[in-house]
Amino acid sequence: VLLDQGLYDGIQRVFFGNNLKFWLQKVLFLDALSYLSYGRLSLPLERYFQIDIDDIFVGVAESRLLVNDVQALLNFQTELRKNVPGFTYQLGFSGKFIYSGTNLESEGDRMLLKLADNFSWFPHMWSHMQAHWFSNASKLCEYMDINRQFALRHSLNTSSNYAVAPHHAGVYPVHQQLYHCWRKVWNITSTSSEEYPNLRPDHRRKGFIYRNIMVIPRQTCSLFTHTMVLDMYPGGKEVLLESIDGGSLFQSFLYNQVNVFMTHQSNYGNDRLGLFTFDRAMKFLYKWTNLRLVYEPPEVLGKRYFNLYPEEVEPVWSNPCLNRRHLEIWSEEKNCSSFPKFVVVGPQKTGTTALYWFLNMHPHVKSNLPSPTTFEEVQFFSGPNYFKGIDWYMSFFPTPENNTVLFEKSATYFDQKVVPKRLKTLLPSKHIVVILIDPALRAYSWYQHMRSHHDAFALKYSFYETITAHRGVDPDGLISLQRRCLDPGFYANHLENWLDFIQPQFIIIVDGDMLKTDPAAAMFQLQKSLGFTEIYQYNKILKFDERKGFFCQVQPKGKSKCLGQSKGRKYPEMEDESWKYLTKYYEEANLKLFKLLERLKKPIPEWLKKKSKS
Ligand SMILES: Nc1ncnc2c1ncn2[C@@H]1O[C@H](COP(=O)(O)OS(=O)(=O)O)[C@@H](OP(=O)(O)O)[C@H]1O
Repeated sequence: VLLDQGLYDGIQRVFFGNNLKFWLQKVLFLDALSYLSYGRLSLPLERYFQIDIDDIFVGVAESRLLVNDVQALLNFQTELRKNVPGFTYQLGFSGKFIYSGTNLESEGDRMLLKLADNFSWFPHMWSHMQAHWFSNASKLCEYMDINRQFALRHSLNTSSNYAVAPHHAGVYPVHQQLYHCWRKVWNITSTSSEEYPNLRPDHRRKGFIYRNIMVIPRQTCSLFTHTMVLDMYPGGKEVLLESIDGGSLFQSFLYNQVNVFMTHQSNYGNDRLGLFTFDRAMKFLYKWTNLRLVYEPPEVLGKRYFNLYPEEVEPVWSNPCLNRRHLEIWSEEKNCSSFPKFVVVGPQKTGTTALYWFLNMHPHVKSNLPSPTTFEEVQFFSGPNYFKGIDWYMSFFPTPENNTVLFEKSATYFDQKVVPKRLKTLLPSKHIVVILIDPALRAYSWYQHMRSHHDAFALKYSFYETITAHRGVDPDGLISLQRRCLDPGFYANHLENWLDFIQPQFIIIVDGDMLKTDPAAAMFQLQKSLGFTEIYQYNKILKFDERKGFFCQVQPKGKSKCLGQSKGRKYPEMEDESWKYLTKYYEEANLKLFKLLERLKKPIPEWLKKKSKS
């Protein structure tokens, strides 16, 4: 590695004469970044870390801790504290299996209890059960409580409010019962997992917060329940040594400011691989770097993690059906076929309720169940409901019969920036349906909607006053009404946001005018676009109702059933001045939409064709 001081052309450079595979090159590379950016591209030297020892009291006879092993563990902790003040092992216990090893191992268990105060303890499960086996939260809480009683009996210090679940089950994919019981029984505030968003690649592991429990990513230190003797390390002991001496364990310390390592009881008995590994790792680290190892209790560490990575606080739910490991630790009650096959995303006031209603008339199409607060809309991807998790979302979908296609509609999705990414992550390769009407009419319909909901500003100000109001001059409430009238109508901008995540072939455009004036034709086209093999003929079931002024469902004896009063309202036509203003206002946006749809080879709605001609 050579430093060019830049004496010739004023540009300093660092040359690497080899690839970056050798660990020392990586360290130098980080130094070079820091050096050349005058410290701007560098991390602080502190590395916060935690070592968990899980499965305490678990493990088959002859693999467990003896008295000397417990003493050695404590000695090592004391030794570590010289460099890392306060360092404390986190011991994860399942009380049920205490004294289930050999006589000598039972002595080891007794020793652990005797020295318990020296360690921090966290609950595993009472009998190593996995949370996703329990759909009944009270049963799960009951089991947890048995472990808590055990901790109380033995005065184990569990004040860290930290917990770990066997096999990550229930942590991710989130099983709400686990979080509920953790909160209720133990007041857990943090946990760790290596499953979010996926086990591999390990450098992409992230954290999230669910129900006020911080889930922080866990790193691998190459020790597992079955790695108990160095000479019998899978692949040969060189594999472990390489990980420690500049390999993955070293690099984990190098790149991650926060490291939570998981080890197991069996790594501290036998030939104490756990002690060996970290002793060697730390010596290596201190020899070759200036990194400073720091210990903080789990809750403080969790808070530090999310202060460092605030963008990770909000989870992005992925689909457990697309990851074999996730599927294995997902509740058996859940069913991959209960996710919607397509989603009607809005925008609001374009006829989304009518479309939802028409789709439900199809014998093989079924919507989500209604919500007590937002009626036919689940509004999962766009608002606070998202943080309730996918169990909550899935509770809106029945298990479909064989040939039934499930769908969801929430008109709030279309213009919310966060939705496309979330929707794509949970429902990849699913169609979204967008209805487009003239944005000026949409704006007016929203205004009328707000008037009938007694919005003070919509009642006080005319439509023209609303759309021409000025920020900083007019009241905030009026400006906010104005934005909800006008912003969703920039269709092309919103579509571009969708296109960042959803491929064009999964975006279906419905002409909202056609849906109003010739719904059977619009439904025919939609079914074709969705790839339905059996096309349902809507002209038999939909009939124009003079009284309502819209198409309604044919009922026996010539009657018809229409949407309620709030859809297809009666209100005066838009005044000319507003019409002219909005025509100008949306001129560019409509042109952009026209070009975008043309580029995407999507059918252009008639109203847009007319606009582009005039
Ligand atoms: N068949 C039928 N019956 C009733 N209404 C119909 C129908 N087809 C389309 N529309 C138009 O739907 C408009 C309401 O749109 P949404 O359902 O998307 O509104 S909402 O966002 O869910 O509130 C509604 O807007 P308003 O006319 O302003 O009430 C209607 O124009």
